[in-house]
Amino acid sequence: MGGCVSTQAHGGEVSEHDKQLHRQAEKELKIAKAKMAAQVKASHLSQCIGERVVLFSSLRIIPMPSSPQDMTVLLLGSGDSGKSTINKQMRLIHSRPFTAQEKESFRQLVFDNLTRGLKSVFDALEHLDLELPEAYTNVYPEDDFQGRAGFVRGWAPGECGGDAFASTLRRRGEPKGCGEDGVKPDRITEDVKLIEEAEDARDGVPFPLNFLGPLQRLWEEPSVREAWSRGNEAALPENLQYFFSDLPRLFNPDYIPTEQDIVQTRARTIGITETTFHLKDHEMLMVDVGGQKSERRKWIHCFQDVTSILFLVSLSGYDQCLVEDRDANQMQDAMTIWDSICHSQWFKQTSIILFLNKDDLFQKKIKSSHIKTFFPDFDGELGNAVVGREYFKKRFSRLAHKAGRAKEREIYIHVTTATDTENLRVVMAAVEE
Ligand SMILES: Nc1nc2c(ncn2[C@@H]2O[C@H](COP(=O)(O)OP(=O)(O)OP(=O)(O)O)[C@@H](O)[C@H]2O)c(=O)[nH]1
Ligand SMILES: [Mg+2]
Repeated sequence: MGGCVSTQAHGGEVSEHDKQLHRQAEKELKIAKAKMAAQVKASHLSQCIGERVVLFSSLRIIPMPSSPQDMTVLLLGSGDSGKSTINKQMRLIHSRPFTAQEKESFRQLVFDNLTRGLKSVFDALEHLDLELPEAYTNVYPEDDFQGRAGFVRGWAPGECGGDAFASTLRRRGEPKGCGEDGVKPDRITEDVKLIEEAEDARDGVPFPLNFLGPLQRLWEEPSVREAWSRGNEAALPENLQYFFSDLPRLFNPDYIPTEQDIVQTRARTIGITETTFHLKDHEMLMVDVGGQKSERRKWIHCFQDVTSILFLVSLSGYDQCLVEDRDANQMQDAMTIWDSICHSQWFKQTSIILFLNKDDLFQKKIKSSHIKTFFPDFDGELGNAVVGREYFKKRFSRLAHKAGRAKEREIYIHVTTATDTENLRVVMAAVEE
């Protein structure tokens, strides 16, 4: 397995070294805040997909809630844990649909997630001791004429949304120089180059059709499949399966992202995003921050006047490394931040809610990836999601308890799948009370 095994002591808590690092980080944050307070300037605000994004050239102070019923909810957690997804779901749950312009931004993001996502698989190959072959491996069996024909032409007719759509694709014509069985296997180099040099999708312009075949073929290439199956070792984007399994729909010239497509898109948060929600009898300001290591030093600027913290942890991160650090384990990283937040003086009076998120992915991977490999003190059997969840619940509760939190008030823990709007509707109703 890769290098993301937990470094914790058997059955122990967060290591003393990690604690020290976090104490140091908190100290640095305090100094940074004091420095910035001395040079308060006007905040630089910008509009970004309907939300207020606060850039970090100046100190940002969250306004005090204007009424005692108003609340400020701060989303915290490692990168990729699902914070921004909660924010998107809140829009859907509270009937603030995405505008046409926002949908267009998300449409372009889908193209970005496809091309950059596949590129991140290429980039991970070496680390995984894999390589792309010089020629395509034709994965279509001899008697699958449709599949083989599609492979030759650079698209798979049976998978392209039916005859009507296939005719659009046919206009591209057939590639020259096919091999004996009609296949042009050495096209792999051209295809990889196309993906690696892909430009951003343009406003209102359908995804270029010449990308459909290469994306489809490369995704099916056995070394890419293998890399994907070992994605935990290289922190590959978890939404690739969702988008790659539905490529023809996305390449339809009339494609507009569905709500599910929107919640599945991935863009790491940089800076801070604030969104106000008008709930039944009060307003909620939701503050979303970037969770990757380079973003964390900005967190301190949102620590004032927070009513509640929603702390997101990816349950499926127990066997994964961080995007920004292949030697770190995602779950261990989450525990370290959690420990630090529970200890923090800023949040003595703040209620903390823990979301053990990505339960859908956790349930799938738990069948083949043993928690014990990464957390040696886990004594449940392979494949038991219930026991696995309980184990992590206990680990996080214990850390909160040790920080003296549990005595002052309860820590609420919810198991969530943030991409599931109905699941979130129920959980958020409980949180908002
Ligand atoms: N399958 C599944 N995917 C999820 C879930 N929650 C979030 N995701 C996906 O995980 C990816 C990362 O989610 P984000 O909400 O962007 O993560 P984040 O915590 O905001 O990350 P940073 O902005 O880097 O801190 C997105 O592609 C989401 O669609 C979940 O419960 N299940
Ligand atoms: Mg985010």
